[in-house]
Parts: sequence; C-alpha cells; structure tokens
Amino acid sequence: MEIKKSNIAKLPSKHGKFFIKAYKQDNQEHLAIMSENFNQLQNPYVRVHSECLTGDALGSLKCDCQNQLDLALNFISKQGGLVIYHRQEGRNIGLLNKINAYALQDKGRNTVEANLELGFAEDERDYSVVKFIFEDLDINSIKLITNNPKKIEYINSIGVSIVERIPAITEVNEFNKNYLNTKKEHFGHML
Ligand SMILES: Nc1nc2c(ncn2[C@@H]2O[C@H](COP(=O)(O)OP(=O)(O)OP(=O)(O)O)[C@@H](O)[C@H]2O)c(=O)[nH]1
Ligand SMILES: [Zn+2]
Repeated sequence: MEIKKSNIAKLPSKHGKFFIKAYKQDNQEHLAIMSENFNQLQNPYVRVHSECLTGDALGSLKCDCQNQLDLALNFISKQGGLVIYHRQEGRNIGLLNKINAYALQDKGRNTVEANLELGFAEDERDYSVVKFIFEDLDINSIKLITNNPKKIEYINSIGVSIVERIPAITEVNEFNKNYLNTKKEHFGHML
C-alpha cells in the first residue's frame, strides 16, 4: 500500500532542536524526529515509540510511556539519532478501545486479559511503516533504545543491524507496577 511522506521541517523543542518528517500509511500519520546531526551518523540511536496519548500528553502514571519518550528525545538530542513516533495507540487497538481496556483494568484485569476480553490480540502493532522510514532515511545499522524483544525481532527481520541495545528503563510507581510486571512476565520485556 502507498505511504505518503512530507518534506522535512525544523522542530525546536524543550529537549533540543530537531528535524521532523511525517509519513502517512492508511489513516495513520507517523513522525520521524531527527537530531540536527542525523545525516552524519553511522549508527544512529533509534527509538520506535508507540503512541500513548494518556501517557505522552496527559502524564498518566499507569504506564512508562511519557518517561520513555522524554528519555529518548533527550538521548537523541545529545547523542544523535531518531525517534519514530509510531501512532499505533494502545498497541494499535486505538484510543477508544484502550480506554475500554482501562475500564476493565479498573475491575482487576491485566492489560493482556483486557485486550482479549475486548476481542483483540494481546498486541496488534504492525511495524511496516518503520521499514519504510528506515529505507527512506537510508538507515542500515542502528543502536536501538528498547526493552521490547518484538521490536528487536522485527528490525532484525528487515535486515537492519542492531549494533547495540540501550535499555529504556524508567521509574516504577504504585500505578504502573502491574503493567510493567505484565510486560516482563508475559511479553518478555527486558526489565
Ligand atoms: N491495549 C493496551 N495498550 C496499552 C495499555 N497500556 C499502554 N498501552 C499501549 O502500549 C504501547 C506501549 O507499548 P509497550 O508494549 O508498553 O512498550 P514498548 O514501547 O513496545 O516497548 P519498549 O520499547 O521497551 O518501551 C502504547 O501504544 C500504549 O498506548 C493497555 O493497558 N492496553
Ligand atoms: Zn502509556
């Protein structure tokens, strides 16, 4: 399917100065956020950040998303690299369904049980736009910021080499404790 791309624009931010480029696949619009020196890097630091409106924008304490996004933006601003803001909210079940999953979590389900009860797979993300972005930006070799083995597996499968993995570990609190535990025990995140 066709993926559209924008021109590159400047984005000064509180994390530093970036360049941004947008990509549109079906109805999802994603962003590549690049450090100023991005084009000179041999092995850029890369994070594929999955959208979490409640965390990223509202500062929800139920997950680690906002802290991971801040960590990644600060990191690439200093060390050079790329954050792909991958707009697959709620592991790609969308915002409305994620809030329904949260309502089930309020009744005691974990994140996996809630997804299954709503008729979804435990993780519905599709990373094909990441492959497109890597090709578009001429990226063959990276240092990946993640704890998620599925992202590593996907990037290996498209022939991009991961020369180093940087953990994206942030604070545990009373509200995200169970969520992080499910990531570790069920999804095999390296936490
Ligand atoms: N369906 C569902 N999605 C959630 C829930 N909590 C967070 N998410 C979504 O989970 C995604 C974040 O993915 P995670 O699996 O937590 O972590 P990750 O980003 O893949 O892994 P790392 O790279 O190690 O951080 C975002 O899209 C969030 O919106 C939840 O309770 N239910
Ligand atoms: Zn989140």
